[in-house]
Amino acid sequence: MTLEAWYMDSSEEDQRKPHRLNPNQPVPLKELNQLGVFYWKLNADIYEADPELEKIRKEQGYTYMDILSIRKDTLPDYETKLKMFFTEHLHLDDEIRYILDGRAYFDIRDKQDRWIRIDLGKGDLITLPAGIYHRFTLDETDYTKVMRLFVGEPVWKAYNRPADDFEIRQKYVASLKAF
Ligand SMILES: CSCCC(=O)/C(O)=C/O
Ligand SMILES: [Fe+2]
Repeated sequence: MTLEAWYMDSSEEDQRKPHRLNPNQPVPLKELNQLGVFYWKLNADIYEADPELEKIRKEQGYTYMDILSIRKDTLPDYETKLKMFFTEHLHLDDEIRYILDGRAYFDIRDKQDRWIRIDLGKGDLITLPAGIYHRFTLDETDYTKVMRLFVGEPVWKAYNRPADDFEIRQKYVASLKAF
């Protein structure tokens, strides 16, 4: 089960590029777990009848799901939405995303407020905790198809940084002190 993540450079160049440091500074899954990020590798070819996915949904209570195809010709308001997704924000609930096709990056902040880039491809299911600052972008292939999962009725509202006064943000920051 592998997931690649790395610390980002600070270049303003195209957000879709990898933005690795030189030399590369990888971030192991264990460190992502300590930031509240969790990961499963699944077989996306069978997502419609995958017992493993069903098991995760049942155990985690992910009752809601929908599928978004993120590319210029399928996503209404493509440019605006991509801009919004890449603006640093948090949510009041966990963000749960399963990549069914294509590629994408999630960027998250570590404890020192440094950006970590998480590289996602087909079969990767990732959960980001409520209250973590993050952003999302396509890579240079400009396409991904993603399943969005949610516990109960979905709430997509994003709060752009600064959002430090939210209780969920304070709870998240406090949870980091355990490590
Ligand atoms: C990958 S689904 C669209 C992006 C999104 O919902 C989000 O909140 C990104 O952080
Ligand atoms: Fe988000």
